[in-house]
Amino acid sequence: MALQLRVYVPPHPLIKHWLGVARDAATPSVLFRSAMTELGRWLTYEAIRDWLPVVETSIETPLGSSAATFINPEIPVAIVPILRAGLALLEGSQALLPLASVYHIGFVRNEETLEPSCYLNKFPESFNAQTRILVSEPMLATGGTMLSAMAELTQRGIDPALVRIISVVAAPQALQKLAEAYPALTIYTATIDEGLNDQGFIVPGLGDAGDRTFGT
Ligand SMILES: O=P(O)(O)OC[C@H]1O[C@H](OP(=O)(O)OP(=O)(O)O)[C@H](O)[C@@H]1O
Ligand SMILES: O=c1cc[nH]c(=O)[nH]1
Ligand SMILES: [Mg+2]
Repeated sequence: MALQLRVYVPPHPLIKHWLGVARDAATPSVLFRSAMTELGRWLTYEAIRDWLPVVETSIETPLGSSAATFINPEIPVAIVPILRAGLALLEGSQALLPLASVYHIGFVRNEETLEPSCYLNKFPESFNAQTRILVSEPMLATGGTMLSAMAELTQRGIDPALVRIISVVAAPQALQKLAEAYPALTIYTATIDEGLNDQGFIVPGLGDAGDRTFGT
């Protein structure tokens, strides 16, 4: 059977609540950051359910033996925030994955062509092929940034099937491109919006996630 991109919009009241706060144009930066941290936490909680590697063992309770399941410390887990806006979800993700390595990558879109360019890449030359990667990219607009980040990951040995993307607002254009290029991917997003305006912004979206996070 051919692989097909999986996109989940978790029906969680806290995700809906913090999405509403983040979307509201009247929300100031300080509250926008809190909303993004909370979205990072709950989207990560949903995304790692069937992804975080575990190991089965047994332990002794004060009363006897019991089977036990622990997080497998031997399989590397990493978070990849796409700067700048991806940093806004990081604190929430790290609260649930305190031992994960964090590999930063920075992209900026050209405002006219909408082409992304990479200005920072802290990836190692190659990743252990078993590495689980949680990508933090709040805005999937044209999808150009996410496609470029995936190319950087896969050329260093990452299996797209082991990648989970957390996003706040996804546009159909980005999902279409990702489905064609990386059908094994899985995405968790707070919403799928209508589309893009002439400037490449998601509508209704939440505006410029990087600017709203950092007050620029
Ligand atoms: O899907 P795309 O069309 O590529 O757009 C999505 C990207 O655009 C924004 O980055 P921006 O260039 O505004 O940089 P910033 O995060 O530093 O604000 C956003 O944070 C995403 O990374
Ligand atoms: O709507 C959009 C599109 C790209 N990047 C953003 O921050 N917002
Ligand atoms: Mg921006």
